[in-house]
Amino acid sequence: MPTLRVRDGWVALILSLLVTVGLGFVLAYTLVADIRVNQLRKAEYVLHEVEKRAVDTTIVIKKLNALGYQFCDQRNLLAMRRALFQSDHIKDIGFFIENNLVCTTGMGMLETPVAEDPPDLIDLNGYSLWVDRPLLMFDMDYQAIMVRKDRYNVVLDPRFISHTTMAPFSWQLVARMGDEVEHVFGVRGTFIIGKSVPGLFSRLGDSYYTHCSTVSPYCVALDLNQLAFAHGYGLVILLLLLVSFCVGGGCFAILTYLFRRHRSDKQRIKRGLAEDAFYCLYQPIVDLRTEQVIGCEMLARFEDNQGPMSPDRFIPFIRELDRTWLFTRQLISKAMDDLSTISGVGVSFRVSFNIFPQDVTNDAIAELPHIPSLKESPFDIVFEITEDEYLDGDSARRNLAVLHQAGFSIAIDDFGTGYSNFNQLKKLHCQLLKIDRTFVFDMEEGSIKSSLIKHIVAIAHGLGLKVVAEGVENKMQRDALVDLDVEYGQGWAFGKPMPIAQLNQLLQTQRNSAEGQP
Ligand SMILES: Nc1nc2c(ncn2[C@@H]2O[C@@H]3COP(=O)(O)O[C@H]4[C@@H](O)[C@H](n5cnc6c(=O)[nH]c(N)nc65)O[C@@H]4COP(=O)(O)O[C@H]3[C@H]2O)c(=O)[nH]1
Repeated sequence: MPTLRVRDGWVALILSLLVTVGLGFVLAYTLVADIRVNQLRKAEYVLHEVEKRAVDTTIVIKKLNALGYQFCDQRNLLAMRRALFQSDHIKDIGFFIENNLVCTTGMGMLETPVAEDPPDLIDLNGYSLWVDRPLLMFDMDYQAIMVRKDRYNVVLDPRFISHTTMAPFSWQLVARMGDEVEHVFGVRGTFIIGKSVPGLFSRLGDSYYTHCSTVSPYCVALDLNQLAFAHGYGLVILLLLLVSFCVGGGCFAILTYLFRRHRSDKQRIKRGLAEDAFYCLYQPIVDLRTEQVIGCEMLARFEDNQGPMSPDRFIPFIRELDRTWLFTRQLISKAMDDLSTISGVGVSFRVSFNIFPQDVTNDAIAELPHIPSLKESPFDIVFEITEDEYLDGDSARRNLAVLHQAGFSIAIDDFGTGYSNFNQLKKLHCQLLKIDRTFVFDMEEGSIKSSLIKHIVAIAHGLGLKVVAEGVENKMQRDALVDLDVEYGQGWAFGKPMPIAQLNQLLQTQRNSAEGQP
């Protein structure tokens, strides 16, 4: 299986983002194209319907006028009703005498003739048009387009109009003569009358979308103000889709990246263990009163060709890989080799190692007294164990007792951060208690956490334990800890984790100053 590297994660991230953006654009383009196609279809439909009505209207009105009736008698009404019956789009036909409507196919002869308002527009062929006209003879809600020439008028079936206006955009009709626009009328009551030149539509503004057929004398101008809503929705939907795409894609990419990085880091650690690539640094531990180095804690480090990785990151992998004991063994062995170069320190020089709690319970640590470099070590060897509920069991107690009998010391690490159980403290044969650095960090601010230090010290002393404070970074903290009777300290105030050679040098300097040498 190919090895995954962090770089692969970045490539995956960038590729996923590119694909996401690309898909977003394709989606956007498709949506816009789809809206355009729909507009065109709608325009074709409206044009077709207008054409049918125009033809119907012209034929009916022409035919009736040609009959030459002067009055509204039964014969005239019969002719009007026959014409209505033959027509598909006309709802009603009326007959006029001097601008007064005197009879209609629906109502017959009117008792009181109805005077007509001036038309909304008259086209070049002499047809008058009333647009969106409320028809009093039906009921108030009934509106229609009325077309009249000479004595007859027709009322167009409004179902087409309402059907059309129910669509997301309204429409307008434009009558043309050749290339010239003669008039425009629309069902929304907006109409422009008069002779106009091509370019009319641009005069209407960009918000009009026009569609003219070569076979029809009519054009339709679709109101893009209405269409803008459709566009608006489209855009909102598009944006939402785009955003969700990006967020989804981004999350996917980031998860892929994290997953790959996780796998890649895990592989690095696996390799590191197989190749014994971890190394040791040593952080001095001092007597807080004298500030003399009385020991050190071994801290593991890892670095490979991809760079360093901090313990907070690699320790969980070691647990996950279930290689805790292998790791501890490797590091103890390296540290004991390193420490063999230290000279001039007594048997009380304390060397601490971190032990995983699971290795305490699974009997792995029972091997420690049999490791020659530890058994024959000239130092006071301390095993630091983080408090854990694991340690409540009998096997933990038994194994720690074995270490104690073998002459090793036991320290409870990071006290106060996890499973703090005083009964456990009593039973674990420990001699040292390490207060977690988070208690010390806040000392200057007098935080609640730091105020607990004195209680921890009291309990530890009550159990006969010595106390080590971790994370001492400055003199103020050191002084305060001395006042609280804390015996030992560890932290940047006395030295960061360092290679063995540097620790040796520090010890040498300390010896020289004790002997009064420069
Ligand atoms: N900010 C600040 N930090 C300070 C100061 N003084 C010491 N430290 C850091 O505090 C940590 C102390 O080690 P720990 O509590 O045992 O906590 C250790 C320990 O639990 C674990 N660890 C490190 N090496 C080993 C190992 O060899 N075996 C096991 N089992 N765990 C290890 O990783 C943890 C973190 O180790 P490191 O990153 O080396 O972090 C170290 C050290 O660098 C200070 O003044 N200020």
